[in-house]
This record gives sequence, C-alpha cells and structure tokens, in this order.
Amino acid sequence: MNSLYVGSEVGQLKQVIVHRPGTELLRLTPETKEALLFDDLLWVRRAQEEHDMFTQALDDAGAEVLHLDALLRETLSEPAAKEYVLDHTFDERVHGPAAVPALRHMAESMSVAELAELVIGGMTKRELLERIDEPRSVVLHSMAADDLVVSALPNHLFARDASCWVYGGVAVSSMNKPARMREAVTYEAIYRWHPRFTSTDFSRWSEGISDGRATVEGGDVLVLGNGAVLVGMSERTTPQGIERLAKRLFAGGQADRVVALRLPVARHFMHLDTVMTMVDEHSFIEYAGLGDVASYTITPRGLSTGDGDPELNIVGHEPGHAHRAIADALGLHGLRILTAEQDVHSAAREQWDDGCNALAVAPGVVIAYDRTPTSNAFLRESGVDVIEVPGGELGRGRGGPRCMSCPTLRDPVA
Ligand SMILES: NC(=[NH2+])NCCC[C@H](N)C(=O)O
Repeated sequence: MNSLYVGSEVGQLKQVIVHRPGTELLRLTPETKEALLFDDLLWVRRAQEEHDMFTQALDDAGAEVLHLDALLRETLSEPAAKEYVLDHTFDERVHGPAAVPALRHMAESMSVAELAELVIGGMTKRELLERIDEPRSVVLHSMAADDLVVSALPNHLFARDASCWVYGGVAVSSMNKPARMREAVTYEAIYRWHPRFTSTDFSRWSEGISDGRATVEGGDVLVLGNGAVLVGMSERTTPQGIERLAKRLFAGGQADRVVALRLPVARHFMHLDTVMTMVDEHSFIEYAGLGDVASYTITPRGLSTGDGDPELNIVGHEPGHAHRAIADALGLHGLRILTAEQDVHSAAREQWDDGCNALAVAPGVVIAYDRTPTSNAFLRESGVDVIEVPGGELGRGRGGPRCMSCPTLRDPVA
C-alpha cells in the first residue's frame, strides 16, 4: 500500500489535513459573509480554541495531523510552486493589467510565511500600501482603503472540500462557488511540490483548476470501501463532474462502482456529508428530511477496470432505491440507517448544526459536535462511540468534523 491511501470512509484514520482558522476569518463582515458562504461571523479566538480541541481529538484517536498552512509554507520555498501560486493569485481579470506587475513584485519579496498568510488571509488596500506605493491602476484607485485587494479564503477551514483522497489517488476539486475556487490552488501546489507528496507515488483523479463547470467537491464524495464510491449530486457537484470522476477512477483501476445520489439543490443539503455520513462498515447516519432520492449506479463497461479510456455503464434507480443501490455496491444484504427519532423542527435544527456530519476515526467511533445532543445520544444508543468536540463557533460556518478534515491515509475495511 502507498503511504497515501484512503481505503474507506471508516477504517482507522492515520493521517489527515486540517486548517486552523486564522486571519481569513477576521475578513468576514456582515456585508461579506454571505458571498463568503458563512451564515454568521465567528468569534475567531474561540473558534481557534475549539479547533485545537478537534485536532487534539484526532491526535488522541491515533491520526497524524497535518496543518494546511504549514504545508503551504513548506511548499512555497520551492520556486516553481511559488511561481504557480503567484500566477493563480494575481490575475489581470481580477486586479487589472496595471496593478498585477506591482502586486507580484511585492509578493515575490515576501517571506514564505508572509506569502502563505497573504494567500489564505488575503490583503486589504491599506495593508498593501504599508508595503508599497500605490501603483497607478484604475482598479486600485477605485477601491476603498479597507477593501480586499486579495480575497481571503475562510472556507479553507473545511479542508474536506477542495481536495479528496479516494483509494490511491487524489482529486483536487473543481470548486463550484467563486469564493472557494482559489482553495484548489493551495492543494494543487502542495500535492505537486511539497516533499511529503513528491516523495511518494499516487494517482490523480482531477486537477483543480475550476471555471465553475463539471464541479465536484470533497464533501460529496464518500469512499465506501472495496472499490466502491458514493457521490452526492448536489448544489456543488454536477452530474458532468461525477461522470468525469468515475472515468478517471475506472481508468486508474482503483474503483469499479460509483453510486450517485441526486440531492435536493438547497443550501442545507449543500454536500452529501451534510445529510449522510458513514459510521461503520454498514451503517450510515441519515437526515430524516432527506426523503427518497433518485440514484444511479455507474460501472465501467466491460469486465475490467484500468483500461485507458473506459466507457461508462449507467443504471438509473427510481427514488426509494438508493439504499439498495449502495448496499449492492458494497456487496451487503442491507444497510443500517441511523436516523434519530425527534420532531421535525429539532431534526432540522440538528442537521443544520451538522449533526449528520460525523467523522469516523475507526469503525464505530466518530467525532461529532457537542451542539447536536439528540443525534449524539441516538448514535450512542445504537452502539456508536461518540467523541464530542465543541462546535459553538466552528458550527456557524455550516461544516462539522467531517468537513473540517481531509484524510490522506486511512485503513481499508475488511
Ligand atoms: N463538506 C461540507 N459539508 N462542507 C461544508 C462547507 C461549508 C462552507 N461554508 C460552504 O458553504 O462551502
């Protein structure tokens, strides 16, 4: 097995990338939060403390925790990586041709730590002018002092979405929302140039340069195990993106069944993992309000995978047959679906607070927010070991423990 391999959704978690919230969260204001995909402003210091407890729980569970900002700093000391990141941070279509050379020049003279901070935390015009004289540019001239010249990436907190490891390879996501597109650049640079990744072999399921078409985000991708993958067709992940991912996985010979679930397109269902996550080899937490959804099973045409450019064999299932389709993909007689008994309003509130977004750290052991007590108590009654972490602040970004983690090494299940 490679040193980077995610063999399942629930096997022992061994290594994971996370991102501790920083300056980028301080860029959220009542005016900008919506475009930045947050429902509220976070109290950043408390969010950091909560995040530290989350990483402690991961460490206690036996996972090596890698920090995205440290990986980015280490990556940026490689000249080609720096060049790549600068090329994708400063763009004539965003900053205008008059400002780009001066902005690049400023960034080139920064230390790797400053540059990583610029890339994730962004920079206002006022901060820029502390470093250089204002270049003649219509774009800059027409900006107010506290406008962001370089936008911030507050959703890096949700490390899951911009890249996801599936068996022996990684898909850097083609992100759906403009506020998140540049997150893929961070991961692309890390996977291409960081010594931890260049020193080992892995496959690529997609390169993450997005124009908003054929998008796939990691929150929609569940590694079921034994060559099966479950993908949500959601607000963020398109059918085109799923077909492309299936082709790459089949061509790489690492998966031979993809089940796609058609989710309602709505903010609270933004990713599959907001309504459905796996807790052990045959059990899933599922939101009561999900209802019967249509599904598809995609397999490579012909018998073997790993043949260059496989064609797709697609079978559609009527609403109500999704569990059957997943069980078949897993080779099981049936699934255990865990849906807490609670009134409709309380179920909706706990789902909004990421009660369905648990992160398995081993079969039957999950990390969940403390703010969803009914869901957690129900999981415990069902025999699941629940490790609670505080989510009072973190939960306001609409992402839970699974969203905040990007596993890079996880055991398969038997
Ligand atoms: N895998 C997830 N459910 N991620 C949640 C991402 C939340 C983030 N604020 C967004 O709207 O994009």
